[in-house]
Amino acid sequence: MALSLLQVGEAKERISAAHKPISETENLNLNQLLGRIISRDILSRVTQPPFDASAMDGYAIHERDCGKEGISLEVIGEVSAGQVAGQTITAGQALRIFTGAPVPDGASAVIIQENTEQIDGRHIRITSAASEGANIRRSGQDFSNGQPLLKAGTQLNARSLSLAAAAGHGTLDVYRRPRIAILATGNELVPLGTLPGPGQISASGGIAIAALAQENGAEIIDLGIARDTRAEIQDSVKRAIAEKADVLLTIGGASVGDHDLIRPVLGGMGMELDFWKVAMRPGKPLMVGRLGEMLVLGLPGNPVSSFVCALLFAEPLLRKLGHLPPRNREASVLLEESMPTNGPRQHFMRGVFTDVSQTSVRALSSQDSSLLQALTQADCLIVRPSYASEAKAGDSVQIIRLA
Ligand SMILES: Nc1nc2c(c(=O)[nH]1)N[C@H]1C(S)=C(S)[C@@H](COP(=O)(O)OP(=O)(O)OC[C@H]3O[C@@H](n4cnc5c(N)ncnc54)[C@H](O)[C@@H]3O)O[C@H]1N2
Ligand code: MOO
Repeated sequence: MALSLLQVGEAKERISAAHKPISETENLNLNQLLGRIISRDILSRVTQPPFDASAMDGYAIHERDCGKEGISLEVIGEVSAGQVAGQTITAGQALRIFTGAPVPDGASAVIIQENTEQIDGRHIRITSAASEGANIRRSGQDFSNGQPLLKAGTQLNARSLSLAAAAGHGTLDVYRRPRIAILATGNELVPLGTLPGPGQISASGGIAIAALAQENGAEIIDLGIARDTRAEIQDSVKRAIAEKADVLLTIGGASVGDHDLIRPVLGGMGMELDFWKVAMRPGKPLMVGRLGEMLVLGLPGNPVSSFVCALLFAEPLLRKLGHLPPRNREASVLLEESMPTNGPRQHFMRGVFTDVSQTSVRALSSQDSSLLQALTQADCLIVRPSYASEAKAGDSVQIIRLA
């Protein structure tokens, strides 16, 4: 009976309410940390720059020679990046200096070499005056030792990784990623890349679920394909438990047929069923339960159904477990073409944008839950509420963006 099905919003809330972000952490090298979430505040271990440094190639000069043009100065030595000058500058003197080198004692500015001319081997003339402080990067200008730089909960990106490195860190503490075991079930399934024989089909659904899970920060445990036997499904579930999966995502065998064994097998292993069947299309037979510490999401077999269920339910769950901010895929746009009334199940229809600014959509003509080409072409899912009346061209509709 359609009315007894759980509504999509309630199903989402029940999954979310039952799960907390993972608190375990691990310490990893910076080059393994792109996209990861730091578990505590990062303080700097150094002052940056650690010394007053030259920002240019030129000459370090004394305060009294700043603002002057046409004067000649004696060059008393040279310092490049990685060295420390032994000399102290006095008025009338200059020290040849290169970008990144520490500014010598007594110097108040660096004059760029383009604003000087060589008189002889030991003397230069200033052709355009330098103001006091010019071209000197002051010690601590970026940050100082002990300063908080990144807050716990920050997702590391290219820039923050560089900041952490400059602050003296080679490793950081991050939350461990959620571990997601993916199991395809069905006698008809053949592994990816194998051409199907009579009655067979590629187990194509799992790769989409794995990719989506990875996009959402998960670590994948690929359990491969189990045939529709209690023993094979049980063995695969035991592997998921042994590998400490946080979530087991099964694909197929979720419906009511004689070969749909996921629910009975997991039930026999002690799974507490939270709910089974949601008022949605595609994806009605979705099942959610808990087996010990492991959450189980039983996705329907049709590849569009499994993907839509993963997008709606697994994505927010994985992001919550992994401390990632929720991803808002929802938008409101205009319909380009009318749409018929909808039945009892909320319908997530594959749609495409009809203008470059992505403000209007139309549904693709083929909406069967086995059609991967249409799913791949789609830009969004157009959300049609349960029992929606006909929608007309120009009406506003809710969508879920796929990209
Ligand atoms: N009598 C009823 N029959 C069905 C109902 C129903 O309410 N009453 N629901 C239908 C709906 S809706 C769906 S969705 C499917 C889902 O059923 P299952 O989860 O049991 O899926 P299977 O029967 O195992 O497979 C369905 C379909 O998908 C193919 N498949 C399975 N796994 C994969 C995979 N990993 N990659 C690609 N394709 C896969 C499978 O070969 C089937 O063609 O049930 C309806 N039936
Ligand atoms: O809900 Mo099924 O997922 O329509 O194909």
